[in-house]
Amino acid sequence: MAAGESAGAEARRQFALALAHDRAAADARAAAGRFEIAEITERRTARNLASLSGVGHFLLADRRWPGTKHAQIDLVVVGPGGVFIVDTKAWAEVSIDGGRVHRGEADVTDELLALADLTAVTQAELAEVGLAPGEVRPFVVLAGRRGIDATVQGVRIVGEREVLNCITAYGRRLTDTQVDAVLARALVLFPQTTAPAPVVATVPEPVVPAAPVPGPMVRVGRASAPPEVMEQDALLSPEEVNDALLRGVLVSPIEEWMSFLHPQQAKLVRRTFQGPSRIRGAAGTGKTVVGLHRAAHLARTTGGRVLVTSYVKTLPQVLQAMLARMAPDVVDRVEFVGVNAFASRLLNDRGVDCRPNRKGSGQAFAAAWQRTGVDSILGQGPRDQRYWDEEIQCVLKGRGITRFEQYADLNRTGRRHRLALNGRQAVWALYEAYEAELRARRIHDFADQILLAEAELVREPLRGVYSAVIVDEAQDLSCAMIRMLHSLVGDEPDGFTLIGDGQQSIYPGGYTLAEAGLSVAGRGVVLDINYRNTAQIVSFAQGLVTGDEYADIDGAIGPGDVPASIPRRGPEPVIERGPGWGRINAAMIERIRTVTKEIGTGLGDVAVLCITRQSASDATAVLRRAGIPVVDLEAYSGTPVDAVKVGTIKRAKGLEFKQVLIPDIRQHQTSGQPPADDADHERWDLTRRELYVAMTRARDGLWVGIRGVG
Ligand SMILES: Nc1ncnc2c1ncn2[C@@H]1O[C@H](COP(=O)(O)OP(=O)(O)OP(=O)(O)O)[C@@H](O)[C@H]1O
Repeated sequence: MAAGESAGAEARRQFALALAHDRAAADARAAAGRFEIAEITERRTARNLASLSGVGHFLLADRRWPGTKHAQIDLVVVGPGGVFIVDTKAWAEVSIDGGRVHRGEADVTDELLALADLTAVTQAELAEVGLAPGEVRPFVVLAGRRGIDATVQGVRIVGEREVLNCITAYGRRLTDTQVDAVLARALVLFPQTTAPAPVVATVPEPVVPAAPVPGPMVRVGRASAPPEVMEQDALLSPEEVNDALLRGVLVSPIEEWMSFLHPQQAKLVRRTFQGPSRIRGAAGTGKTVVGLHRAAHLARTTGGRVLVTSYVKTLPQVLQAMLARMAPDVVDRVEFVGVNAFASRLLNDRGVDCRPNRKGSGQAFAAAWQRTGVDSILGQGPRDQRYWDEEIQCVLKGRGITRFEQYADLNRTGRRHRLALNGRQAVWALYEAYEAELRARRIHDFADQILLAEAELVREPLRGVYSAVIVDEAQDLSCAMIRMLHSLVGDEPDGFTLIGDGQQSIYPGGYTLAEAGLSVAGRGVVLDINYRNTAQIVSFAQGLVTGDEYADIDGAIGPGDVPASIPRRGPEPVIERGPGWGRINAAMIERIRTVTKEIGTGLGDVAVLCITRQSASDATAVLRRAGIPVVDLEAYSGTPVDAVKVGTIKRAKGLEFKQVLIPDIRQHQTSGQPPADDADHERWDLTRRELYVAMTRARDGLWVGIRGVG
């Protein structure tokens, strides 16, 4: 080695080491700068939100990000408004457009994903104590910014001035006890931060350059220059803080189930099913509540549209009104529509001619019956023409059967009367005649509407429009309806959820899931706590249907589900017996006057539910004559009205009222002895299930009028 060579190598080594230390120092300065900015911005957010502690919120600052050693989450707010995970960002030149966030030219949307993931983890953890997933909300606060309020990737991005108002606007959604339960869990989930990550002062031994290092040493500037994002003064004045808090107090409270559930329900809301699923349970066990929360959850997590549908056309409107109060952030992405209205809209959109005409199709059937049925073995038997009309509507058209071979050995689920081959041939002749009458009159019936929509969806599928379909009261739909709805999402994970209770099926005929081409094997859940009724009402209603069996959509025949627990207690239901209407009507009026004197029960909390339309219009007339305001249940859309609701039991499906009166029961419908004829037996079963539905609509009190006893 030549003289001076080793000194030169050592000099280059020392330069390289110095450079490495410089880089480490620059990194540390940059980090310090970021912490400095964060300290300022986080302090400002905390100052803006500090007043929340005066209205029952707890502010957990600088907590550890679950699952990490050193990462921190700026602020977790737990209080009556729910849980808010707040991250403050000192982002300059932010623009939010088309669901993306940009800082200058750079797309930083993905930086929100970590916060969205943390929200999912928090939702899962807090579901263990019953908190509904929608009550955990991620917020990014843009330091020094104002006038911003947008939601991206499920994360709400707001300006510093907006954050307090946004949080107080949620009002009071949790009770003090619920806040305590959530807080206890949150303190464990978000522990205190430990010591910050140590500064690494060691630099690796550099590989010494063979030649001298050219140029001067790299200089690194201070990273903590005052951020330009702080140019606006975004702190709130004391008056603005007061206004925000006051607005929060004035938000009307929501019902408890909208934010807090049983842990079993809360977990079910978030559960992922790898295919179609089914939620079952006796009346009042919170199936619809879970369905609504699930609709909101899926709308949030998939970012797509969710369809909530049911057979009863007014029920979706009522559910929509509930969701609007429970989860206003997603209500525009959850579509509520009756199943026939859905089909009608689809056919209209596609320009398919379909004119369902109830009266016209009734006349078409009557003509076909005269021509083909009345003199056949159908007309000679004890069953009336209505039974055969139902056979065509529910058994044949409900399935979309078009060839006799399909019908010849069909298992007619839900129909008690056995039909031999010659009977089926006679039905088929009647069916052909009926279809010919419809075509000749150029009209359709409502089953055609579904079958046409189903065919249209086969021709041109509507895949990708909905990320999930939730069917409430699924037992009421026909096989073709289920197939049509299933085709919208197929077997996608969490795509198709059926909710229902076979005990409440009140239409003739039925279907099995296997026939509809879908399976929920391993994806069925049963709910078993009755939240709606008092134990006295449940026991009265169950007494009626004890021993009755029904055919379930899973193919089994058996008794109904029974709730494992019924926490609420109340007075015994009242029975008024009379030989005719006079005494029952007088007692009905008296009952309404008595219950509406109770504190907290207004006319709008009372429903008179009847088996037939005729009884409903008679009851309406009786109440009006007595000066009691009445509203037709057909017109009820979930908006409160100060009038007694009167309608058929069919229209009351899925709904509930504090007080229910059922004035048109006949003695034989409540007796334990079914009629000998199997078709009469089937109708008797249906009526009893209908009465069971009506009775289980009552939250606090039930009154029944039974005619036929002297
Ligand atoms: N976790 C809960 N806490 C308090 N109330 C609840 C809870 N879950 C449901 N409820 C209430 O119980 C009642 C019945 O709920 P829901 O309508 O969802 O039952 P369901 O099983 O769909 O009934 P049905 O089959 O009879 O229509 C509603 O008043 C609902 O608000």
